Amino acid sequence: MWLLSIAGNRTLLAKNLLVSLSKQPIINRTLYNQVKSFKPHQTKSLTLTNRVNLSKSFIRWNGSSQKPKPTMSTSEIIRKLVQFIWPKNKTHIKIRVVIAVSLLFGSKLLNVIVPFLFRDIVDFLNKNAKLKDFGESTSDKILITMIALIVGYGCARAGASLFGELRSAIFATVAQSSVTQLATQVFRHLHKLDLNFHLNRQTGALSKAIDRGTRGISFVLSALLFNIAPTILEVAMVTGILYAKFGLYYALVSVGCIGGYTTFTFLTTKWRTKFRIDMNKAENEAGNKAIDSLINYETVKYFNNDDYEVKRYQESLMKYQQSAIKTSTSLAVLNFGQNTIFSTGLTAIMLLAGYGAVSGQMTVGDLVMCNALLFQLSVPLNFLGTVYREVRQSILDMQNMFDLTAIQAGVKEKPSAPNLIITPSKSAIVFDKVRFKYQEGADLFSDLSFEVPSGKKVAIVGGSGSGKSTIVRLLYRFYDPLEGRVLINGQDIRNVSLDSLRQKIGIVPQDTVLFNDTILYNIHYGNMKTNVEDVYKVAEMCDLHNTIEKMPMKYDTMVGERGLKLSGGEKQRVAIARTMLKNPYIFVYDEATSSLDSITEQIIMSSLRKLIHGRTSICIAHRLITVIDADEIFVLENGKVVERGSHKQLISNPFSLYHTLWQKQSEQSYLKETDAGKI
Ligand SMILES: Nc1ncnc2c1ncn2[C@@H]1O[C@H](COP(=O)(O)OP(=O)(O)OP(=O)(O)O)[C@@H](O)[C@H]1O
Ligand SMILES: N[C@@H](CCC(=O)N[C@@H](CS)C(=O)NCC(=O)O)C(=O)O
Repeated sequence: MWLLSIAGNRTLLAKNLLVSLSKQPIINRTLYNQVKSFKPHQTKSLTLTNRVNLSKSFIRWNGSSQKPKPTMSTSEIIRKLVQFIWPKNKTHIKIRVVIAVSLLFGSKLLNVIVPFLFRDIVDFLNKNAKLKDFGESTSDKILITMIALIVGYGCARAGASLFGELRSAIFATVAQSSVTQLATQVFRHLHKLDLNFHLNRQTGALSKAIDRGTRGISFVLSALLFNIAPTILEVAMVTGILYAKFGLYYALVSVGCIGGYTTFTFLTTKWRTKFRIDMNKAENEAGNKAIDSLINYETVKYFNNDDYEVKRYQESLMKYQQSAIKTSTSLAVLNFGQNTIFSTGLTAIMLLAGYGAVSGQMTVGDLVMCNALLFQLSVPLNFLGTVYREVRQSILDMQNMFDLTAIQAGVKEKPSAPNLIITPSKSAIVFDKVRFKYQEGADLFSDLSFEVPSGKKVAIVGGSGSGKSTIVRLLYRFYDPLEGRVLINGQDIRNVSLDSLRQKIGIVPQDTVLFNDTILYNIHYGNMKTNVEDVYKVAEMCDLHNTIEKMPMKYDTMVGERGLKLSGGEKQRVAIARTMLKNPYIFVYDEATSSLDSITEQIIMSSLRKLIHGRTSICIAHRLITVIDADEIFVLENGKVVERGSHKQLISNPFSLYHTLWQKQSEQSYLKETDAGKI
């Protein structure tokens, strides 16, 4: 009977749990998502495999510049959790925790009162079964008592539920404030880490780590308060009551049954977790293949590979199917085992109570009470395996997240570093015997020295991979030299605050990446303190204003992910415009006009010239034609400045590298023009 009722109630219970959890803090959504993650297209499920991958990627991040701490132990994690539940100087959180715990006791107390009332109802009805045998006034009393008992029973049930819900609502603030606090901390830390870390990151792994880690915190906190602690409390209360009222045997059967149930659940859950890992792995694989294939829609069509793509996708789906079947069958084993153990315990208690009833030591009401006390426990115990698995996963997620916060940036600011002192006329840049390499192996720069005088425009030219962009990264302190110094206005940039250094330098990078927002937002990003008129002004200077005005949404046009909805030239103009808005003392542009047609390039170059006039600027260029007006041109080869001088000086030496480069580029543009002529 009990088995049947449990089986019948399973779907309802799971549904109820999910509905109630989904109303709860993030913890509950995690569980909710987990159950929903059976669909192969969903790729956001929590998996152990993903966490293993995350850990691996963290190991990869820990390149030469990062010094990782060892993984946080479970006890350290628990200590962290306690800090969230009982934070110093946050009395309002502590008050909430105290209220939530009191409500927990209240709800569990009412919960165990319910079987007592049930017993009283049964015994009372047993005694007063036939009203006609009593006089009118007595039968009225009987009726009133019966109604009071049954209404009391209903109220106790409703009260237990009310206390439980109140506890959840009050605790939600504790869990959510922990999540917000922690996610902000980790996000800030990630922005503090250097470029090396971010270049080595796995796409999406960081946000996943924050997402899962914070969800993990919320899950564990809520699971503790909503499931684990209440269940332990209820088990203790039920066992205590059985012992106090009916004796040792009852208590032993109860402890034995719940102990066996828990051991079986933990062992079976451990065994079947691997099927879920495989299932989630296959699910992710199928999802990634589908996304990759659809992103490459054009390529698939160019090579008529539709069938091949479908086959690859289907293979992943088959893997998913196999592990999903194993997950379901092992779930059946778990559920059946749990029910068998519980039913055995319940039967044993009923046998004892039945014997007690026939031998006159107990009433029928007592038998019903024993049944109800144990039966109530079956509800939370039915999710023990799931909670156990989720808590273990959450702890791993938290470990990954805390490991992230333990990674140290290679480029660090000195404690209480002063601000960089700089004016437009005092902003000379010096590279002094700089040695640098990205990885083990040969140096990229072994002894790089040069000076960019204040207010002058210096161009750096050289072959691809000669290290031009690296010079900019060293100047901006994305990396530090292994030896030597970089000075601005005589100050070693390692000794000044990063913020003041970066505030004074404006960079138009080689590859412009925009935020997936409006054009206005992207230009305004250069200097949030400016107003819209300033944005229009710089857009006009970059010959962008008219282009934007022609767009249907004008400045509110969304640029798409990474700015992909804009043409290469438009994107570059946005990048130049926002750097103009920043209005820095030192201006660096790295192939800033490479995607522009010659007319637009000329317009922008003349705006740039006006803007940088009198400011120290470094211009990195492949096309020498764009830098002939530079005060000085440095030719970079094998990590050294091998030639320097004005365009005129350099070109006048027919044996110079610059001369050769110039000749080659002139030939290329001549060829292009002739080809164009032919067409
Ligand atoms: N983060 C990195 N890790 C390892 N190697 C790197 C990294 N960034 C650049 N490199 C290597 O360092 C060398 C110099 O790169 P850099 O980008 O400075 O060259 P560049 O002169 O600007 O090239 P281009 O003109 O093609 O843009 C290249 O060989 C490049 O592959
Ligand atoms: N009785 C089992 C299962 C409980 C259950 O039904 N869990 C729901 C989630 S709330 C589920 O769908 N589980 C799927 C699974 O464990 O594979 C246990 O203790 O874990």
